Amino acid sequence: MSPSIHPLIDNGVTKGDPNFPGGTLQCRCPSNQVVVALKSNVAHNHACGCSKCWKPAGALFSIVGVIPRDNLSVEANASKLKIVDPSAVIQRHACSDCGVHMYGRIEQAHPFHGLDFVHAELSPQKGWQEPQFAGFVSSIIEQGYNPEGMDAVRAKFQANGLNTYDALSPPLMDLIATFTAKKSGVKFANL
Ligand SMILES: N[C@@H](CCC(=O)N[C@@H](CS)C(=O)NCC(=O)O)C(=O)O
Ligand SMILES: [Zn+2]
Ligand SMILES: [Zn+2]
Repeated sequence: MSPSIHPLIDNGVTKGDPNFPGGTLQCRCPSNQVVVALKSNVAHNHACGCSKCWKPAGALFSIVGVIPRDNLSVEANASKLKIVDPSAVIQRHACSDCGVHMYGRIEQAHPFHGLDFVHAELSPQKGWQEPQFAGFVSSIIEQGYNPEGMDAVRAKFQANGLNTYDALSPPLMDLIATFTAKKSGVKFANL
């Protein structure tokens, strides 16, 4: 049997609408939901296998994308939000009743500062950017996934057109390294 990665991967990836204008995210509480409004589509949407990103019950991976923080606002029940791990780089704001992560924000100097991390599957609207790649794939082993099953996990992503990485995709790793180089005053050599 093929491993259950995430419903948005297992059932075949549906392409998003490139002109999608954004929408709302809702937590999973039966009433008094936390509501977050997003004024644009997400970017760099991807599957993340790390232990910190929120995933729906039974899923091995989270699906997470980014949006400029100015495009995100909490519209209802903000008082229910709590930061999961205040010492983490990404401050994940979760509903204290249902546990869903509504957004993650970086407050320190960081290559992704200014971008919030969100889970578009919490939205009733359709058309969000589809997952583009899988990151932190090997991290699922740390959460108890049998290492012998890793070939099947990577094969399933590949079969759905998603490349797999054990950190982030090459363009995002280059962005992080560029930030680090500039911060330390490195001068790039001419090609
Ligand atoms: N192997 C670790 C990887 C954790 C990790 O580095 N996660 C990445 C992807 S979300 C990250 O940028 N974390 C920063 C943070 O969680 O604040 C785990 O699974 O916990
Ligand atoms: Zn909730
Ligand atoms: Zn993650």
